[in-house]
Amino acid sequence: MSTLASAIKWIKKDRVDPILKKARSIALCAFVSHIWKARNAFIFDGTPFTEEAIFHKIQKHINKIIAFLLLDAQKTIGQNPPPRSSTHLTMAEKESSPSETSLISNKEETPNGNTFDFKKGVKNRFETSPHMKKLPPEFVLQLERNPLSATLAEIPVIDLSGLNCPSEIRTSTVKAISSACELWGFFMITNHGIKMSLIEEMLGVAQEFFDLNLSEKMKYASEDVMSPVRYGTSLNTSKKHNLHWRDYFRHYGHPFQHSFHLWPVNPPKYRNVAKEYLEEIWQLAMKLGGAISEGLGLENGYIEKSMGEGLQILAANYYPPCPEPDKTLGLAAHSDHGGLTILMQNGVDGLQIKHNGEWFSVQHVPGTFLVNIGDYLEILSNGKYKSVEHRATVNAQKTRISVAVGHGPELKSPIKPASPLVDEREGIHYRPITYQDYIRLQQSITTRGKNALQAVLINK
Ligand SMILES: O=C(O)CCC(=O)C(=O)O
Ligand SMILES: [Fe+2]
Repeated sequence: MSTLASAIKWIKKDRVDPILKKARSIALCAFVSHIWKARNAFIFDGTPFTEEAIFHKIQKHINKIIAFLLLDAQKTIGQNPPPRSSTHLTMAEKESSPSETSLISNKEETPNGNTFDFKKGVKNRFETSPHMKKLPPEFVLQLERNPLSATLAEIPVIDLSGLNCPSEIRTSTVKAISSACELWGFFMITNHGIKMSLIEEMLGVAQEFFDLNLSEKMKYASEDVMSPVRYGTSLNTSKKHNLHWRDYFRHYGHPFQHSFHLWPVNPPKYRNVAKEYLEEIWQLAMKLGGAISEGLGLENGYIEKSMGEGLQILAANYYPPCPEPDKTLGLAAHSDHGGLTILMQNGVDGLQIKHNGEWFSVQHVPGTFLVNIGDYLEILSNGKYKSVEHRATVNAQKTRISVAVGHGPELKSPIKPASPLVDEREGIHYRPITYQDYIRLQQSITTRGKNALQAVLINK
């Protein structure tokens, strides 16, 4: 299929969501006009052009256009949620529906035009062809350089016990957190108070979940980015893009009463372990939020209050061994939409962060957590703290599991810079948007990076 034909098919795909439909239709016009301009530019500088080359040249611009149009369309259409489609069924409805997995097509054309059951996930693919030597072309990404060649990051390591100490030590710990947020948007914490046995149990139940048979996991499959429980693969399979070597399982945590009953009952220990883990991580996030409020000079409890009413999302990521790990990624470069993410992994490295425009790999020390600043805190701090762009690489030998827990405000609450941090002369740097709309905006962009944040950034 030609690139233009796939673009038209992609634009027509979201029939259910008026915001996306409108944004994509306008993007189609922009796309055609960009093709025309890019073609002329190629002719002008004498370089031979192909549709593929043109597409790559303009893909980034198109995603930016979509992001802007989404914001605009939200204003025109209003904030009504999109009509419920079959994929918006709650898990309770799903459990009573024997055909829930057929609601989601398992066979679809990949961006390169091949057809295979990619929605079954990479674990399934790896297990059904264990001798695979070449990476299927659908997973080959256009990467500037071998992602495995990144240098090791010397990220700040912060001893969190300092927050329980007399004022001088507490003050210096707060300062260390504040400067890590400003310089890296990323740090490692030790003495955080969460038992190693609980961390291991959480990793264990995550592994057991991914080991379930496919039909069991597919009960949780959903293409609705707002679904409180969601099993999936790659980046976002409701959008056409080259695939990523990852399966994931996500669900909302705090406040538990909204989603606890939707969590898996298999493996049998899952609910208890995940709940205990999320409760402890929640306490830890509140503690870090307190230190960050203090570091930003905000009134006591500012961030705890906004995130205290808010949403916690657990994402368990599964990256099986990959035949050609230098040609793809487990997870594309992105920043997290929430305020704070607390991440741990099974002892197999793969995380990379972008620092001063360069990719660095992160060596994780077992028993510690990695903490990163997300977009919500960048916006709240009016740009003082930067959310960190990160990605996950894969390897040829070992399965990697990571468990990331994100913390953000309540879905309907507006996210905007905190007034005490807004300089009267400079004003706010980010357009206000509800957290829910921001998540939708971010998930609609397939070449993530920090494009969603760019879309709400006010250029001065
Ligand atoms: O697997 C990792 O190390 C990163 C996971 C991540 O960034 C995410 O789930 O948002
Ligand atoms: Fe992330």
